[in-house]
Amino acid sequence: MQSTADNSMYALQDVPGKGKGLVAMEKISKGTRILSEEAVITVTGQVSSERLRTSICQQVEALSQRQRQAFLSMHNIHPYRNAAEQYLGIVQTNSLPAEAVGDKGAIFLEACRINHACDNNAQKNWNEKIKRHTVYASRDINKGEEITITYLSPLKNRKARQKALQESFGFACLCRLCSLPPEQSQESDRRLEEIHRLDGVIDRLGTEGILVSPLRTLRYFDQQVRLYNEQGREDVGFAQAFVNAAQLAIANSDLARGRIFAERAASVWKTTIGGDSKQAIKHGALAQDSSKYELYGISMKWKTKVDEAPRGLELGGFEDWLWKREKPNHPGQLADLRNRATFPGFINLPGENGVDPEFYENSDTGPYRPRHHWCFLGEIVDFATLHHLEMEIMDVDDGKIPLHFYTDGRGSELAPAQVQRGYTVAVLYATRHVFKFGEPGIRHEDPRMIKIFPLSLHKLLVLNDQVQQFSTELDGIRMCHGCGKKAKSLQRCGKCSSFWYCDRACQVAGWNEKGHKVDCKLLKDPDLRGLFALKWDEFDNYIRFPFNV
Ligand SMILES: C[S@@+](CC[C@H](N)C(=O)[O-])C[C@H]1O[C@@H](n2cnc3c(N)ncnc32)[C@H](O)[C@@H]1O
Repeated sequence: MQSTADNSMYALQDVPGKGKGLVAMEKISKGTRILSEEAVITVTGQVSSERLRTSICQQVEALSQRQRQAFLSMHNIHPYRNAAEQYLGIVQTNSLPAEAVGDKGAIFLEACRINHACDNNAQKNWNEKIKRHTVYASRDINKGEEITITYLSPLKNRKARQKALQESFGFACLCRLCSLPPEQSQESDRRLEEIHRLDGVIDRLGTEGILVSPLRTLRYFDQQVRLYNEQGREDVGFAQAFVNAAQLAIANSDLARGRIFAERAASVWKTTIGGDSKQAIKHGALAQDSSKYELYGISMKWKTKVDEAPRGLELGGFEDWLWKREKPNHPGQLADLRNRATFPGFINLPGENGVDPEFYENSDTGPYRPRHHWCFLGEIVDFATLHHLEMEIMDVDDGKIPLHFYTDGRGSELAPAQVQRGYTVAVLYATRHVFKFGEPGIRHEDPRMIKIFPLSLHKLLVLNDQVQQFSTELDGIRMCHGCGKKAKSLQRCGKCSSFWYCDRACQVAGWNEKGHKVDCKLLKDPDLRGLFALKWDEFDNYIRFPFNV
């Protein structure tokens, strides 16, 4: 049969096991508009079935001979006894949305012939601006390949997809995604479920996620984009992840990232639903002037100017900057206690009941496994013992949070001299706990997970900066802590092994003038040295205090 729109890009052909379908007559590149079509019959769910039947009959009567023939040749999964029931069945089997929001549906003589595939190569959309149904190639389509869309939104796991397609359309899908070998199918299901789960988490967080914990929320969008890329899908959900990231960045006054995310959102909208779609136009404009966004500037947390994106970074480095990914340490480098991926503030800790993708990875063989080690650091502001030891802790974001000891000893395992205001607590694998009464905080249960260091958090971070600066060896060269000279033949402090000196005079200068007298004593503690030396980003097994470094 000839295409009713005289579109030579495709033809209506028999497709084994599916009835008719549209098949590409030439190579169709990703982002090409395959069709743009007006409705021939429209229906709304807001009327009685009698009025609906009458309305459809009137519209069918008004069709041209060719249109009516095309309509009557459409698939119908419903039994019928007369013409009115037949028309209704065809409409129910084939109608597509004809409204951005709402339940208006319509028959499009071409678009309604497109069959379903869970790994569809085209994207359908009702374009409210031009009042037409459009279909775009969401990836390159070869000559002779069938054009497919998805009937499901959002895409579910294999079992749920099969169930929904059987119940609503009466067929079992045999697409590439549904025919994957079990292992790959599970992997694909895991990705789709994770995208879906993250959608739920993002919805629940709402504006709180944008304003109170933007970094955590950005991680969710980053994770979704990665999952879409792994799945090889560029669809509406993929575009939405960039939209969300743009809104988050702009609300936090980060115009540099906001512009890039908005550009990416506009570009995905353009390829999937067209440059003249409301979404592509809106996000194109947002990329031009992000400060027009209604939430712009309600937080100043990440303030950047629009042209502040770094130049000259290789692709991976640019993506790390864009998504604010903390870089793991380079091999041989000492730990950076300012790295929020491994030393997060309280707000960025994982919740104890969820599986935060930043901290855990899915495992097919057992429970979720940490992606890396992490340690919460905070300074003791106050403490008291009633039923158990309770501390008030100031974290790296200057937030005050409660730390409650639910160990067997209820905190009595710590010597009183260890528990002092101004000392720093390190809690391994800490999670956010919602206490029945009072503010959220950390519920501490295993004595081997905690260590208190007799120095302030600020001092700990500065000492870590210095150890990184003076202990790190690059091409056999280190820096003298006494005079700052770089050389190969330095001698290390025999007591702490962390600082290096040209000679005795430099060592004396370091000891007396640069505070090493105090630091050396602190650094004798193997747990403190361990904190600096551990490979936090390489998880083999859980670590505990005391460290065995
Ligand atoms: C909207 S119509 C699509 C066009 C239809 N094939 C035709 O000949 O008019 C939907 C119907 O097409 C068939 N169909 C669509 N996708 C299919 C698939 N992946 N496998 C088998 N049948 C499919 C089912 O019978 C479904 O109810």
